[in-house]
Amino acid sequence: MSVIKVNELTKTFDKKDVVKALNFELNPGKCVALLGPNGAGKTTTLRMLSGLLNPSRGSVTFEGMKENGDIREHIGYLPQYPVFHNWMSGKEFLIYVGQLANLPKKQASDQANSLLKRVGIADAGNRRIGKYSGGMKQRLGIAQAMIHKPNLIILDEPVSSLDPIGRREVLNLMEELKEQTTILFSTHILSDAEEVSDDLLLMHQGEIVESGSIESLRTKHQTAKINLTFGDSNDNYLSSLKSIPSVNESLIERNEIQLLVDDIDQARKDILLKVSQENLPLTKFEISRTSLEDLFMKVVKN
Ligand SMILES: Nc1ncnc2c1ncn2[C@@H]1O[C@H](COP(=O)(O)OP(=O)(O)OP(=O)(O)O)[C@@H](O)[C@H]1O
Repeated sequence: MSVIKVNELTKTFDKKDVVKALNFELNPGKCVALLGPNGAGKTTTLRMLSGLLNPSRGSVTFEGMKENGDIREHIGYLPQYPVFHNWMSGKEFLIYVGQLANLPKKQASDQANSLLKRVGIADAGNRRIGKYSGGMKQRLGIAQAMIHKPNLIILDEPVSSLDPIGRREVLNLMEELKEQTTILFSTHILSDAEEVSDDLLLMHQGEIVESGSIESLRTKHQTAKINLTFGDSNDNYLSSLKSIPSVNESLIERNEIQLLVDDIDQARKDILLKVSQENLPLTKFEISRTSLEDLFMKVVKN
């Protein structure tokens, strides 16, 4: 049984579909990254899932949701740019948010204390939010998303505005929380997605172009790759190497020529023959495999 089911979810702004007929389900207890470059449509998607933006078409349903029920009861949401009342203490803020979510004051207060502990800022609970670091504010933001014990928490770019220390704090917290709840978070940084998520939804120009577990995507997209560099400009040699029949694809990335091949032995022979016949000034020859980063870069460049 899935926690959430998205069916043909579409958003049109100014006659342009910025989110295009998405279909996916999230399974309980998973941490899922919605990964895509700027402008891919991540925030628009998450806002529709959170009930903050009406879809132009399609639907979002939660397990156990009554017909015409309010999806906000089932999810907790941390926006990309959360706004806090800096004059409040962290604890006061959580009690206030709890009461907005219809919790009685005593229950809101108990829940605030337990969440402050859970996100690791119990010592700062009575301090004004204005004095919190970026990482502490994000942790408070995650606590507020969990105040009504939702089935799913949705975090929009939870680490992108943080310095390395804050980033580490929040990624560690997400690692802990994913043991207890389902998490969907957006990011444009592949390594953050790889670090904490089980599954990936790769989004580009309003569409989910790849999805699955990190491991399955890694395996599915792994092909042999030969990386080459030359003494002077790599550009001068690309067209010559492209013409080798055993080379499927070629590109220049991170200051090296990368050739994607199926038959590594044949390609090695062909390339070295060409280098020798044309006396090309080869300085590096390395056999490797494509990574998720290669997949991400390929999708993003199209
Ligand atoms: N209210 C709006 N009116 C018109 N266009 C919008 C609106 N909100 C978003 N867009 C457009 O929709 C597209 C997707 O934007 P969205 O913010 O969802 O992308 P994103 O993947 O979250 O990007 P980022 O990582 O930069 O936040 C963009 O082209 C954006 O300009």
